[in-house]
Amino acid sequence: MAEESQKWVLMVTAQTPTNIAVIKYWGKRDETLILPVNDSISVTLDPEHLCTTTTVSVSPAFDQDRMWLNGKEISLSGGRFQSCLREIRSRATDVHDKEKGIKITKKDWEKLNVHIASYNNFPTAAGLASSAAGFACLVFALAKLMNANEDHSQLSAIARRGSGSACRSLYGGFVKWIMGKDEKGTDSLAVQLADEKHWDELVIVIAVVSSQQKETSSTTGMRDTVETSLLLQHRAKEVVPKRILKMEEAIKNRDFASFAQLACTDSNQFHAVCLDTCPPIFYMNDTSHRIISLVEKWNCAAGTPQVAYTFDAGPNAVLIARNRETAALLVQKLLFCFPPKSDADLNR
Ligand SMILES: Nc1ncnc2c1ncn2[C@@H]1O[C@H](COP(=O)(O)OP(=O)(O)OP(=O)(O)O)[C@@H](O)[C@H]1O
Ligand SMILES: C[C@@](O)(CCOP(=O)(O)OP(=O)(O)O)CC(=O)O
Repeated sequence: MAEESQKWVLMVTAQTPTNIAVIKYWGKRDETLILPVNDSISVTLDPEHLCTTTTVSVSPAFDQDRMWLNGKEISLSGGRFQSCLREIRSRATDVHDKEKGIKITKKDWEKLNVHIASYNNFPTAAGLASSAAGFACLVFALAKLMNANEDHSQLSAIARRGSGSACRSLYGGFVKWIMGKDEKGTDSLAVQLADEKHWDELVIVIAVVSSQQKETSSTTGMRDTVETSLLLQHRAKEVVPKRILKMEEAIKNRDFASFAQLACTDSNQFHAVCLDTCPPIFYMNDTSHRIISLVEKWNCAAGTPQVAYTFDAGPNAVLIARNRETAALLVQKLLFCFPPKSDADLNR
């Protein structure tokens, strides 16, 4: 390692988009390892839009690991951050930056501390999967910094330890999180089903109904569901396995009618499972329900689905339009049904 007195800093910046599940992950069979009760499938958003940007740096001058989220220091002492840091550190290899004259050996990484600065360009903890983009970006950036030569699927298994849905953000396009069988979780990882070019006429519109932090976090919510909902057991064993196969087929064939039907039904079942939880969890609100009605009526009148909807652990609608023309019509309809206040800035 370069002399301790040399106060060098080595830095890596990464950007990772968030992902939205079209077949939902809800429920863990192992809380610590974050192992799910069913497979899930998601679509990764365009990194230009909803994304996390994380800069990780290392220097002998840093006396402890520290992290800032959206400009505010947060604690790294939680088990999830610690698991990700530990797993990546254990895979660190030698780094040699010739330009800066920095040499770090595998052994050095055990003693060196990192500083992490991360920004989400969208509301944090509001049901828009900030933890997914956040942990995927953190793991990816650390892996680059520490020269951990793992492939994306192996990195996805580490990101999973930060937040389950994060494992799906390591890839673009359509991604499947395979629940795996191993009790240690070695086979619970993400694989890409199709890349971002495969079905690029789809347009995703996110209707932010509320950017408030939700009352029940996904982690707490799904814990309560696992403990109390019989419907979840039926969903995980009987419904999702068949639905996953159908969804994979719909994606492969770019079959929008099947895709939309499966995505909407799965979102509705996820929220039904939340209602079946004791005490019940209400993530959607009246506005969410009005958006569902609007889409359902439109799809019915058109004779074939034009738009799919899906809602995560919050009231915000993720609307997937079959093409750009449909997306333009969708925005028109949304503005008509939910007119903005007269002083709203529509250019933002
Ligand atoms: N950029 C980031 N880097 C690292 N961790 C992050 C980042 N953004 C969010 N997180 C972590 O994720 C937590 C929020 O996750 P939570 O599951 O509550 O909300 P969400 O991911 O926005 O919503 P959901 O997963 O239900 O769609 C934050 O408290 C923080 O610990
Ligand atoms: C509704 C969901 O968005 C739930 C996401 O849950 P998280 O991945 O945030 O939960 P933890 O693993 O406890 O961190 C559905 C999904 O993304 O599949």
